Amino acid sequence: MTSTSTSEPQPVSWHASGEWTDIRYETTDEPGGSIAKITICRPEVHNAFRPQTLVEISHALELAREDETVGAIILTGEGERAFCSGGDQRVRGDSGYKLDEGSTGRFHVTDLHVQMRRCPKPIVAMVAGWAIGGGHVLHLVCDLTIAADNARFGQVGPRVGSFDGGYGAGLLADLVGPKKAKEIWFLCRQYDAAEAERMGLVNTVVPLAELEATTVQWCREMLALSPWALRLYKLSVNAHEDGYAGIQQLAHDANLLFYGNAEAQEGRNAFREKRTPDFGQFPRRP
Ligand SMILES: CC(C)(COP(=O)(O)OP(=O)(O)OC[C@H]1O[C@@H](n2cnc3c(N)ncnc32)[C@H](O)[C@@H]1OP(=O)(O)O)[C@@H](O)C(=O)NCCC(=O)NCCSC(=O)c1cc(O)c2ccccc2c1O
Repeated sequence: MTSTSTSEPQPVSWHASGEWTDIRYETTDEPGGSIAKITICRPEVHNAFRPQTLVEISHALELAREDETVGAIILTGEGERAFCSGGDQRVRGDSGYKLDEGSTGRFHVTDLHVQMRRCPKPIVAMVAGWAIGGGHVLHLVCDLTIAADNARFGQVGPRVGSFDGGYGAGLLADLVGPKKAKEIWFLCRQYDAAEAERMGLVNTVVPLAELEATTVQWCREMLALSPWALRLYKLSVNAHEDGYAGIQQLAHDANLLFYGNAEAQEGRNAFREKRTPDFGQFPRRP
């Protein structure tokens, strides 16, 4: 177990909002910014996700992104037995997971992974119990993972007729190395929290009773830091990993910053005032 924080964890009070069937969306209200928590509430299936669950997580993530008070987002599962056990096998059709009986199957999780990568705020997986299959990939896509000592990680795809060759392959190989990643996928073993920490799969492991306090403490430490610096760092890492899509997001954030600059504003103002822009007043920085 590792920790760099010396201060005692402060109690947290959550405020739930929204109408949901599969998740809960909560925020804290504290000085210095708030934390959003998205909880998958399907403990009867170890928090397996069906399409409705993913639609709701996506909506909640958008709320957290748009809320300018929110500085960090926690993704977790209800109860102590599971973070998430992946796709709900009961609604797995012959061409993906089905929103309802009559619908055509598809993979709603594809778009959610991209949305999580694009979210400019840190997302922290808070894992107790099982993080299996698509649930394991969900924690991989989060920026940080705090695990309880009862957490168990693994991929089951090849055992149940599936695989994730997207982030579930690439990010895993980057984290633990290609040989270990192939072992995880080829053998479908389960790994306890200590082994996951040794592999670099999680950031820290804490006693189950301290899971939420530690996760909140990590979020509070990020809330005290520069939001722009955190944002641009996340996008910089993604720019390397996500190719053109990652570069585009980082570049557009550079544009966002440039819009706040007098040089960019001179161009806009000159157009509005129907005059020639005077860019000569700005230094050509070495
Ligand atoms: C997670 C387990 C290892 C836990 O085992 P344990 O023995 O502790 O618990 P039970 O097996 O008794 O489970 C309790 C209860 O929950 C039900 N349940 C568990 N997981 C699921 C699930 N994923 N879907 C539906 N139901 C589930 C279980 O049936 C029990 O219910 P009862 O009514 O019988 O009491 C173990 O449960 C396990 O291995 N679960 C299956 C994990 C699994 O198959 N996950 C799906 C993998 S595929 C996937 O997630 C996936 C999703 C995508 O959207 C993709 C998209 C694109 C590419 C790939 C994708 C992908 O691979």
